[in-house]
Amino acid sequence: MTPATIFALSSGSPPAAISVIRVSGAAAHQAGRAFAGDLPPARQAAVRELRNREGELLDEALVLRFDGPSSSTGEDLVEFHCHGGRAVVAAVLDALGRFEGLRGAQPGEFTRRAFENGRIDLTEAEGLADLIEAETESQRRSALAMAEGGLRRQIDAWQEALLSLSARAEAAIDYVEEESVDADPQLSRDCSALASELRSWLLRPRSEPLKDGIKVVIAGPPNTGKSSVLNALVGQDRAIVTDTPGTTRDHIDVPLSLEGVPLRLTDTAGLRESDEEVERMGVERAGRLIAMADVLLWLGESAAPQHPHLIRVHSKSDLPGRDCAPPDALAVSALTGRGLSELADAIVREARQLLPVEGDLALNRRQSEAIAEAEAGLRSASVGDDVVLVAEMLRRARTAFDRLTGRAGVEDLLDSLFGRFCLGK
Ligand SMILES: Nc1nc2c(ncn2[C@@H]2O[C@H](COP(=O)(O)OP(=O)(O)OP(=O)(O)O)[C@@H](O)[C@H]2O)c(=O)[nH]1
Ligand SMILES: [K+]
Ligand SMILES: [Mg+2]
Repeated sequence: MTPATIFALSSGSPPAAISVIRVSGAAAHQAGRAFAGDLPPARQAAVRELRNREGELLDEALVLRFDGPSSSTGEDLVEFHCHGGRAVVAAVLDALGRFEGLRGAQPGEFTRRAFENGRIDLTEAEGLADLIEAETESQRRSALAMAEGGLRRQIDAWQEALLSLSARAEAAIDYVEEESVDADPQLSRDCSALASELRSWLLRPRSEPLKDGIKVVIAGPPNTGKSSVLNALVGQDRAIVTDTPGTTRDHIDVPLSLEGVPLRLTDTAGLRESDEEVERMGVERAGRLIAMADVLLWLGESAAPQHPHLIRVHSKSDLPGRDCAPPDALAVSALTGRGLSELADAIVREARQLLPVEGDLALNRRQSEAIAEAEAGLRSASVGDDVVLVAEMLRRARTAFDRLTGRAGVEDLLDSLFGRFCLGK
């Protein structure tokens, strides 16, 4: 069954100077002709009068025609660049809906068709979703590299290398028709080399921190000035400050960008034993937040928890006797502002270590898991001494790559991925 021909407003909501309405599918050209009189040659723009079935003039629009499979969706496609008034857009969409075989598109349906017709792979679709959601320059650059096929090309190269390894293993099986065949030591070494290359990709920072922000958690005993430090860093009174120990109960989460580094600053309840239930729950929650912290700001003189990205803060350094910080701590005063810019610098320095290097492709969790599975297959293949098993392990690695690009076994995740797109994309 041919899929329905779909249409949607693909530009922002009216009123706007111009609104782009797209129609994609087998009936797109026929509907376009009926609507615009005739269509220009493929990939050439022409001005046309748009009329509904009753012959009533709806708008004068720039019309573009694309022929499948060389269109963004892989199907026949028509674009109408209309005047962007609310009534114009409503009338054009209404008229399109009256054509036989046409229906309004679901969010992300154009991109889904591009994927299903092989115009883009899953990593490019993920990049496009991220690109639309990108709010910072580094998010935009990272998403664009993915959407442009940066990872797809890398995966193609890996798949090719893997196929030739598989071919060598299969050839060895065919060659000797015995029960078990010893693996070729050179094949083992080549499997191991490819596994190591995949490992080096897995050791890179992932893409999520770029999207969600680096989790910076402020923690320590009660009344050490944690909430005051949060407010000072954010430049706003976001957390309640009083001289009563145990003021902060529920944690407070504030997004913050320092030097273009996306952060999520979290203030937590002061850590102490408490008989009071709400405070105790806050303290438990603080413990969990500390465990999940990417960067930990520790206030207080007591021993800090072990953490790979720990910043010790000697707070209230304006008070008599607190002028000098211990050598491993930063002297900070939320009251006078002393040490705040040094603290911000230290946070940025730690956070940068957890963010993808500019220009490097960063993998998301799904992509990392698939690559880890391919790596595991290759590792087993490299130590396997029976070539039949080696061939099987290499097949497992290939399947993992197929899942990575969306060629196999991904039906369950398509709805959630394409659901992230807006209508008309
Ligand atoms: N002099 C001085 N007082 C400060 C400074 N920072 C905080 N304080 C005071 O210390 C007290 C506690 O500050 P908070 O920011 O509420 O401390 P906290 O660690 O969040 O406290 P809990 O949430 O109760 O654990 C308040 O009376 C603040 O005014 C500072 O830099 N200098
Ligand atoms: K307090
Ligand atoms: Mg507090």
